[in-house]
Amino acid sequence: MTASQRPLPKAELHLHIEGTLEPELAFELARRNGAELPWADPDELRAAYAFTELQSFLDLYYRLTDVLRTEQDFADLAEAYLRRAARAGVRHAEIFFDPQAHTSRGVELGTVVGGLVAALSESEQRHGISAQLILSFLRDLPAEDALRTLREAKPFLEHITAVGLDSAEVGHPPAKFREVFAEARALGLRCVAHAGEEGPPAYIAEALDVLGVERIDHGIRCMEDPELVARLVAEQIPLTVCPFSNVRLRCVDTLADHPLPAMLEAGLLVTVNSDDPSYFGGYVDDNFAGVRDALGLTEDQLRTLARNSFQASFLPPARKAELLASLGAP
Ligand SMILES: Nc1ncnc2[nH]cnc12
Ligand SMILES: [Zn+2]
Repeated sequence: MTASQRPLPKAELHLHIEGTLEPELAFELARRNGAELPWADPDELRAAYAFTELQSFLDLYYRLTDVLRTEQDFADLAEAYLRRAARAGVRHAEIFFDPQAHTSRGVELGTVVGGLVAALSESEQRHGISAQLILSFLRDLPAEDALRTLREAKPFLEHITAVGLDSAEVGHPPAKFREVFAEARALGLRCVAHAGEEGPPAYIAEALDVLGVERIDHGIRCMEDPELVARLVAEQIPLTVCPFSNVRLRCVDTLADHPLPAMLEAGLLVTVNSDDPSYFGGYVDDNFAGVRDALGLTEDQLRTLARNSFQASFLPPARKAELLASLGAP
């Protein structure tokens, strides 16, 4: 590989491990576990990936979690992602997982965390990727459920860096989870939340003010509120933007219409990520290539996105500096 073909070193900060389940692996796990799937084969499953909005995707995403049952399944899932991410130039990954999507099916939290940690603990050595876990709460379930999940996670906190908030956004404002996030912070966890994906800009401000999050996942709808943009710029709040996801879930009409260039122009601390790469047509390198081609981003702008990804990470200062240095001088 020549230097110009080599992908930029980058961190991926918005990636749901359940969203990396490729149809082929889903069928292999279904066979291994004797789980029934309503599609004949991986191609027929892939053909079902035509989403009308966030909920239509979530219905399929939760349906497919049924094939994930053992520690080995979660380890295989994470290992497949890390192998592919290494080819995408990912040097650090902060990975969401949705415990409630598994515990609600009778899979123990220890099984989920145990499998993920088995893969992640070998990741630096095998793939050159440092990796952390973000435990994400499902915002369309009651806050009491999230609180119970947080308390169940206490034996595993050494493996968990942060908590997040995902699933159906509209009608489930951040303030619903005020106590949960306060308790998570008291336990020493960092805090992030999806906001302003389908939901209004007000949810972004609420996630910052009520939940005290340090990063906003998606956040693209901030562009509807100039005062909010000015605040996000002044406070340099990172936004983990996912261009392919926004198009596939119809938050944005086409990649050429994506607000990413305007966000960069405004001085927002934006990063590019893949969200659920198996479902949305590509991994983080594909997202970088997509925005370069559809939006005409320059090499300098792509490098800024990569630099932002390290800057916005939860890495300790020494590793952050090492990865920033791998991108060369600004
Ligand atoms: N893009 C997304 N938005 C909300 N919840 C999710 N869970 C997985 N992907 C998601
Ligand atoms: Zn997401």
